[in-house]
Amino acid sequence: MTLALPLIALAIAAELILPPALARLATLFLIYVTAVVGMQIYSGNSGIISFGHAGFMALGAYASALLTIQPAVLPTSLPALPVWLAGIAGGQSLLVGTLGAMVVVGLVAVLFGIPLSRLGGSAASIATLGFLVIVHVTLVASADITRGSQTFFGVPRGVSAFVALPAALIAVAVARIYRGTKGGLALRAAREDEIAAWANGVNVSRQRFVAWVLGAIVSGTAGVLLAHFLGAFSPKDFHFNLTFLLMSMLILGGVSTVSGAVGGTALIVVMVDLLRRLEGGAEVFGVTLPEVFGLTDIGVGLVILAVMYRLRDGLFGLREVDERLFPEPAVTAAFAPKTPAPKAASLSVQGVGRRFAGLVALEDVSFAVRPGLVTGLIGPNGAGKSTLINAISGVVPPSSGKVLLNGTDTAQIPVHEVPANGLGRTFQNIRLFRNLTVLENVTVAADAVACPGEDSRAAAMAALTVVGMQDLAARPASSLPYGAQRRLEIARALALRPSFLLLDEPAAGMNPAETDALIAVLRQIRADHEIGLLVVEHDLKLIMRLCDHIVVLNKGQMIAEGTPEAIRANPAVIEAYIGKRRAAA
Ligand SMILES: Nc1ncnc2c1ncn2[C@@H]1O[C@H](COP(=O)(O)OP(=O)(O)OP(=O)(O)O)[C@@H](O)[C@H]1O
Repeated sequence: MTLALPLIALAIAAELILPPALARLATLFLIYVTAVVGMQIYSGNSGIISFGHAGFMALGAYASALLTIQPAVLPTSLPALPVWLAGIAGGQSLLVGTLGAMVVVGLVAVLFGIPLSRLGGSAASIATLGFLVIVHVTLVASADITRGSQTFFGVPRGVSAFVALPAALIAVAVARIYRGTKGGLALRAAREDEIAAWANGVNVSRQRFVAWVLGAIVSGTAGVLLAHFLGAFSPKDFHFNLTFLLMSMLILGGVSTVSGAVGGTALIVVMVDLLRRLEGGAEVFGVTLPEVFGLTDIGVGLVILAVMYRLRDGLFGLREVDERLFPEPAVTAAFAPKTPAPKAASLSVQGVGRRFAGLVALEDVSFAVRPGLVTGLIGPNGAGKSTLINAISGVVPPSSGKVLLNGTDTAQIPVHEVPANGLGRTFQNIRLFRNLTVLENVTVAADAVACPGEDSRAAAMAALTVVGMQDLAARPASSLPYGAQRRLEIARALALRPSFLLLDEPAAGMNPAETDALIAVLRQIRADHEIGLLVVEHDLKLIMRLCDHIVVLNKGQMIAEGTPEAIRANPAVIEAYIGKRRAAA
């Protein structure tokens, strides 16, 4: 609503008050809003900068233009139109043109999205650039259908502010709703940390695919509007210049939010209009300014540089305007009944080995983690502890042997399905979704295992309460002190309702008070939920205080397992691990 009102007011002003030139500018602004919001749906939520959305605009423009072109100009404009197209081309309404274009754009987005969604970061960005180039070359090469690089004319003009407004409003609503959905939140989590997202039950590829197709259809619709606004265009109108313009709008406002997309578009449209007037030389307050070639592009470039220098997340930052104006009411925790994990829960490591090129990081390691007990995993630096945790959670599949989690071989299922099979984990180097709130961090995990109709936020709040962080729910995760960040990772893993929880150095970097609090929390978790804990730690005092059973690794091999007392007295352990420490002391 916060974004809709200014758009509605502008459209009314354009239709009723503004002079024709400004009314056209307002209409163009509404078209650009639709295009940039389409781009934001993909780039903002996935964090992957897209060069491809102008390509979808081109496809939308040409598809609709072909369907709606005036029949009288069809024979002169496209004399060599293939027979299969001649039957449907020309004379259709704008609505039919738009729907047809959405189908075409949607199909192309699906086809290209299947390989693209497997890519992240700069690889995906480059792939979208490739997409733009492919679309451009195809349009130029398909002269029978598109008139090649020549101007496509005869497209009925009929896009005024009142026609562009509904599209812009729908685009903003779709983007805003998508951002808050389970899929939108999951994708924003993956934007922050892809590995942590997979490990918390997010199918990152699928979420990228959904955002790509949705954003493509929205941007494609903007292409339709632009075609019917201009009436005549060629492939170069949808190439690098338009891409640069759309990107500057999104980046200036802030790629993370829909507010940023709309605000950035407004600023660039105004700025470009002013600079264009000055470019050819002008008289300002009696001073005659010279003609400056390229002033518009240089001006836009400089403004983006200045904003990025001061505000990395753009003018509108990371939170939507309405989220700032109307903070959400506090969420009440909904605790799941204290049902102990089924006694049948089992986690067994069977002959696991892992090689990295020539290096043997793990060799033939076998042991079981028992439900309701705390198992410690210790060993000197480089012993293979983190590799083992990664192998158990499916992040790094074993080269030999297997890990059976409640009867399922974790290497045989996708990583994001491991949590739903009963396993949560934390990471040695904290992997939070830093720019999401504390509650959002945990909700991502709760969503992954929620039953239909269940309130994931309430379940997430319950997990936060277990680690004593319920009062920090609205804080960005990045603003938390170190110890709290570690506890947040535990809460996030707990929200997966695991039967086993793997904690990779949970006390690293904590002071003694924080460590004591952590031990209390872990004991509580074990007592309340009968979860089996596997804890990797260098802090041997913590291990001896907390664990019921200890497994010792050295140079990738398991050299001992037993009770804390037995481990303390084990000569092989003293030799390999404790002895070295004493010697050093
Ligand atoms: N992705 C990788 N590529 C190559 N070598 C790796 C990789 N991951 C781990 N290793 C190597 O495997 C061995 C075991 O590493 P790992 O991190 O599992 O040990 P660790 O017991 O967790 O050590 P620390 O206590 O220092 O964290 C080390 O020699 C490490 O260099």
